[in-house]
Amino acid sequence: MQTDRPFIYQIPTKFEKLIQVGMRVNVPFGKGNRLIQGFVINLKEDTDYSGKTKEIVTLVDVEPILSKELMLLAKWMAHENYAFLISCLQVMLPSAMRAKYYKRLVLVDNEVDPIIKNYFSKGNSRILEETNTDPMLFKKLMGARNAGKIRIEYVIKEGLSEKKVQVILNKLTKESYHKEKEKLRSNAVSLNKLIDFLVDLKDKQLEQVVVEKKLGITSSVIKKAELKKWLTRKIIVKKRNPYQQYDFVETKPKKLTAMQEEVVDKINSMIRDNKAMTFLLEGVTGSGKTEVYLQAMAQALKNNQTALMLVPEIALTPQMVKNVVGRFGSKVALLHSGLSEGERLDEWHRIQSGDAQVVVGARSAVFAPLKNIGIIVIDEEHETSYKQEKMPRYHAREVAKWRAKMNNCPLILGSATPSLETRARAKKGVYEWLHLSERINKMPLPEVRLIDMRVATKKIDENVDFSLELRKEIQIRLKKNEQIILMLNRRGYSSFMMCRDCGEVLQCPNCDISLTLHLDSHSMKCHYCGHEERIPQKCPNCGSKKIRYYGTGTQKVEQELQNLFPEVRILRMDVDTTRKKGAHAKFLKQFGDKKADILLGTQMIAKGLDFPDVTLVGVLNADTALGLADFRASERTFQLLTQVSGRAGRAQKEGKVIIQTFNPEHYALQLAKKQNYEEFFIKEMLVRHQNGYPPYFYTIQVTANAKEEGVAAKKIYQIYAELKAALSAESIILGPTPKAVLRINNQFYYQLIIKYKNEPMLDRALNNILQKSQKDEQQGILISIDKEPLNFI
Ligand SMILES: Nc1ncnc2c1ncn2[C@@H]1O[C@H](COP(=O)(O)OP(=O)(O)OP(=O)(O)O)[C@@H](O)[C@H]1O
Ligand SMILES: [Zn+2]
Repeated sequence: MQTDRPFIYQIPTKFEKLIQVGMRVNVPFGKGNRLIQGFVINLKEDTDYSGKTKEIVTLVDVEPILSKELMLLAKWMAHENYAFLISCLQVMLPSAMRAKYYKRLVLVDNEVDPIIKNYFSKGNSRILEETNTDPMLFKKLMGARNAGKIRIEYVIKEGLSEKKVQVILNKLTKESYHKEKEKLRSNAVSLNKLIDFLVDLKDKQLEQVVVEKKLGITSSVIKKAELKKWLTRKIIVKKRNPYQQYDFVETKPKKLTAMQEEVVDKINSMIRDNKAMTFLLEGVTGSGKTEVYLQAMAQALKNNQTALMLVPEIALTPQMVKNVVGRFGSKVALLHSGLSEGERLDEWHRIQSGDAQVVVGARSAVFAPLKNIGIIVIDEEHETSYKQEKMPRYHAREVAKWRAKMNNCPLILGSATPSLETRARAKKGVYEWLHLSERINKMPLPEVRLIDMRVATKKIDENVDFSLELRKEIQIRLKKNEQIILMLNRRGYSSFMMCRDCGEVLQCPNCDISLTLHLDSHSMKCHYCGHEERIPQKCPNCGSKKIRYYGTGTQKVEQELQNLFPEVRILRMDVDTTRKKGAHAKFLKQFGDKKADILLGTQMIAKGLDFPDVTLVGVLNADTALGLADFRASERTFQLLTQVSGRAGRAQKEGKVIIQTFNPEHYALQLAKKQNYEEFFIKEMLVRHQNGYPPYFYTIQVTANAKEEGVAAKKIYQIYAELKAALSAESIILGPTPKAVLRINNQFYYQLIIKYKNEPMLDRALNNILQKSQKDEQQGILISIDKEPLNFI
């Protein structure tokens, strides 16, 4: 359970001079005084707290792990996002640094079952997890615990350090070896094993974990051997290289176009003057935004400051990483989820120590421990991945704004298709609006054609997803040895299975969602909870064999392509083919090296890619997002289509885009065809105004979920009543309603949405709900409060 309030502890004299705000400490907590880790958030000479206070046990850090700036930021975030302070503090640290808790069993009474006694044979404590493999023993232990003969304690263990320890053989003479061996013969088998192994090893060095695994011994055996001075252990910080998957070429600054120069000048003067200011850099696809970022970042470095750049997902933007590292070399640190825990920790330390002055990373990199930031860049600012979907539900853009203000530096929000919220603020003059209206080298934007699939499907086989037009265009590019990008926003083979006799659709047992056919893995999968089952041979309801699959996914399109163009070389990029670390970069390099003709993928191929030989972009079904009951459906569709269209015709050769759709009249499609953001903005703002949606209103979503539907529903109605009473009449509460997918992973979800313009009572009402949610959680009800949610369904 999360506890969200500060606790007061005494500082032992020995720590008085050392302790500082921002350090982590281990403290006893609760009735059992189990050890937990906490953050020092304030130091006081005395307190008016009258109860008994406990003492801090250890300081985890020798200096503050979180700077004053980040400590302040955490407080602001907690308040701003209705989040627990502790969750804000924790989200700022790399996961390897978060304390891991182990349950340890301690024998407190010797009068126990002989099996249990044997289990504790030496020493009186064992880590609990080890016993999970033996259910009988486990049951006995739990029985003994309930009888008060065994106590459970929590031990804190920081991750990773063990891995870095290497076992090194100490000079071990033949005689001493034989002597030791003689002594050992009778009892310690594992020590015996180890000594044999060490002698054979000569002076090779090996990692402790490797040795342990190989010999099947525990670390205590190694520690014993160390005590006997047979071996020495040395901590070696292994050099990890997070850039492995990229191959870099040093890049020199480009000579800016007049348009770029004007923009860079404006930004750089803010950097030089140390002014906090938010810029919206709106530049059409291929207008050279990256070069603007790089030259502004260079200015910050010249100013002896640091630079922070956020990208939606690093794995998807290897070209951006290549550009930044190519320009700034070893000054760059990368922070993102594609790195192992250890790599991320290394990078974090490089930033903390000042070794790295440029950070490129995904959402959580916004907390990078950079000092004296001179510029912050958010590329593709409209991307939804900048919002975290679990506590603390922060938006990286808002956090970046806060840090820019704190550091007195400019923030650049870059996009070809800014979010409506951002664009509206730029229009009002809250942000300074910078515009790159032309592509580099004056390349025209590609011509976009909409194909009406209601007509086109009549001319082709029922089971083919390519219109004749798209086929023809592909053929032309293949002949000319040019490249093609095809997008279909659905992975798997077919999206659902239906019985033609009884209409049964195969559903996930845990979620209210149909299962998707995956031919790669020969299974039916749930895209929500990961459930997987065998492909049925007959209908599970009526036994009929007339099973059919509907809806097309990337796997099926790949097959169709191969049938239509037997010689074609296809790279398929979706979640299923890119699970391995570095897979994205590998695929994109292959495509860049022209080892494939067609890059086929889900929306992960829509943004940022810059390949000069791509002259055709095809979208197989533009309607997947339009059907969703979310007021942002049009915005998402427009953004996605404009972004993916922008991949075509970026250098010398003109590009063409074919978009297949069942809704060719829809304004999102019509305006994507024109690639006219401005017109889309005006139209969409009108729609939002008419319907009372953001950015004309602020929104907050409150969700309750529980194992039983009734429990979740009751809770949300209770919250509704509370809010109704607390908020002013001007604020509107929509709902409560069940979520569009009511059940996910056997949890039922209910929600309500608050729409407001100015609501003085809001903070108090929501903080009340947040505080009470700690009790709800104990009863298995999870409450979430999401400010400006990006996902309404
Ligand atoms: N001043 C310049 N001179 C020559 N080439 C340039 C210049 N600036 C940028 N380029 C090149 O133009 C191409 C497009 O630039 P970039 O990828 O930065 O576009 P972008 O605005 O980020 O587009 P998108 O929004 O589609 O990602 C790149 O190949 C880049 O190297
Ligand atoms: Zn499921």
